[in-house]
Amino acid sequence: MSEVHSARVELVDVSKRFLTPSGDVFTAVRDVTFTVEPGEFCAVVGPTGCGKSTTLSLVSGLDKPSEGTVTVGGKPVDGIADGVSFMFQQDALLPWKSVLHNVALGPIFRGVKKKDAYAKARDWLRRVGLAGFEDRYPHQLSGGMRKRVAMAAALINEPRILIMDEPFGALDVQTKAIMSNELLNLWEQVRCSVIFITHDLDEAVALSDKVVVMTSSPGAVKDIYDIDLARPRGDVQEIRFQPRFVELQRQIWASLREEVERAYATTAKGVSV
Ligand SMILES: Nc1ncnc2c1ncn2[C@@H]1O[C@H](COP(=O)(O)OP(=O)(O)OP(=O)(O)O)[C@@H](O)[C@H]1O
Repeated sequence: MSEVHSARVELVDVSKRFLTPSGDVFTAVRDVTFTVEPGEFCAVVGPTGCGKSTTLSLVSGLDKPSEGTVTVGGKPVDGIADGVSFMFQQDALLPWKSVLHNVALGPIFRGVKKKDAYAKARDWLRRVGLAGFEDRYPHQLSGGMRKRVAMAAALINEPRILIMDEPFGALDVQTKAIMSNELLNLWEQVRCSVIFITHDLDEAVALSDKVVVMTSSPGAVKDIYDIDLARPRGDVQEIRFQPRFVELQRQIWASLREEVERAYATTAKGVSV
């Protein structure tokens, strides 16, 4: 496994405002401050619409903060940062390209010779358990297999940061658990910094070193929890029975629940957010 240089991510007093179609200013995130240390796995949880994806878009350089600073590896983010890979709920695979081509695309795009890129892609497909599936097309794979391809396509780029926005949100419970184990196994080898958005608190606790709880809209950092469960974590289904897991899950849920209820009450009243 080639060495990966993970990066520190730092958000300081970050706010993001949007102009709504009616011309009003809408604050999506407010005064967000948190740090992801190099090689740390950080989950961000919060009620729907609280600004989690907006926060990620500021880290990835897809968007700019209205106030505050976002730095990656000590440098302010200005445009799409180098060394950032993404995984979303929707697979970003090209349907007309084979699995091998999909995984090799990143290195080819960065100027690696095709022969070397394909060799590397074969190696990554083997690591995610898809040796023998190189010539298949995305529509010929199961949802879990497509996630493995997406994981290989993200990690082949040796990212300093891996940004994951509900990557397993569309999977059934069993496949999700398998993919979570696969992710942890690969990440424990490459150790890039990870920012992982999820609505599933169990998933957040099972995977992460740190869980950031955001408030209901406008999203601010409510609490940050260190997850002091030993690594390697082992099976994410098994870890849920550990007393420390249960304790952490309860504490964080108490914090998150208030925000989920607040967000629900706001939307139920018909208040536009
Ligand atoms: N480009 C935009 N223009 C105007 N408002 C936006 C824009 N992007 C996001 N928003 C608003 O900002 C708020 C936060 O959105 P965001 O997608 O970041 O939330 P989220 O926490 O990721 O939500 P979910 O959990 O449902 O995916 C929402 O109210 C959304 O409508």
